[in-house]
Amino acid sequence: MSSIENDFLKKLSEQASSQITDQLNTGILILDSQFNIVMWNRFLQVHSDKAVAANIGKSVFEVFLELPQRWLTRKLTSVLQLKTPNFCSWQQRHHLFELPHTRPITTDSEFMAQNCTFLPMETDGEVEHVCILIEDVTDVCHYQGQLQQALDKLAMISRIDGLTQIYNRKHWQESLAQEFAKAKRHDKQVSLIMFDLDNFKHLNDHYGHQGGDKVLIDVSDTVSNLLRVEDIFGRYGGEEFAIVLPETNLAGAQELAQRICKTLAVTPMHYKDSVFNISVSVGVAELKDSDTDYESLISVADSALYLAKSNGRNQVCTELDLDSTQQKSA
Ligand SMILES: Nc1nc2c(ncn2[C@@H]2O[C@H](COP(=O)(O)OP(=O)(O)OP(=O)(O)O)[C@@H](O)[C@H]2O)c(=O)[nH]1
Repeated sequence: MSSIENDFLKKLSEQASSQITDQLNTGILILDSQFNIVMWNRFLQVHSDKAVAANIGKSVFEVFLELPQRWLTRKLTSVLQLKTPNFCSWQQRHHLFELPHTRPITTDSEFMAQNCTFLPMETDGEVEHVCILIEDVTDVCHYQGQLQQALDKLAMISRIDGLTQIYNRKHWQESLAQEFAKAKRHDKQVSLIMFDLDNFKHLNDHYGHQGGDKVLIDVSDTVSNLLRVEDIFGRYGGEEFAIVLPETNLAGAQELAQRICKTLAVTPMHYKDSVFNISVSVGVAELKDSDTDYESLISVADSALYLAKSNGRNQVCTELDLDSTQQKSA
């Protein structure tokens, strides 16, 4: 091939790569080993609104003041020294360059989310330049955020009882299992309150199922307001509720149980034009060294609850009352 043909092909190749580079929907920025700008493509010019010519030869940190200088210097230095590419995803850093995004969607940030790739550029066996590729991933970031929100909502829904908006039995029981294991491992106290509405069937018969539902909602709200944030309140079954009380002994749990019982007895319930009172029977149990599983805690609290029912309802019984009843009948 003649030297004229050679020069022609070289020129054609340079022009072709420059045209392609300018058509790309990815930012290209080339720096020398001192991190001075050697070139950037049209994408970066359009999005940064900075003219190329005026900035060639300047330090990248002088032109893009927003860049995290220490972090990026370390990253670029390692690319130059190790001669291997490096990467920074939008999940690690939402963006490096403050380029406004142009998507017709609302996002949390006014700037374009970016995946940045750092490439060592080899000339004659030496790496003296580094190329930064800036990929616009604003859409990915936006849809990923929406997906995460939907997943969080689903996870929440799967834990919540649809009627009362407190924890459902499955989640409540899982939480009890966790608290039981924690208390055993760290030798901590944990107590359990279970309560059941009295004569709820009569109430349902009188006010209808919707009236009953309204009472279940109002009872849940009233009790929720009496609890600490650490307490785990759930709907155990139809009109039966349960509360796990971490780091609480029997006396503390009994005090709260009395407060719940008395508060509900004096809180008027409203349904349509009717105002009426309800009551609950409550059972209380505390974790003992001999308990090998959390089910035994439920079983003792449940037995105490049924003792409260058989003793006349609208009252609190604890595992101590169970013991004295057993002693009397022995
Ligand atoms: N409205 C409504 N009623 C429910 C729900 N779940 C269970 N029930 C009703 O709760 C009533 C429970 O009745 P029982 O188990 O006989 O208990 P009770 O009438 O409360 O009597 P004691 O517990 O002995 O005081 C039944 O009529 C169930 O149909 C619910 O989600 N909504």
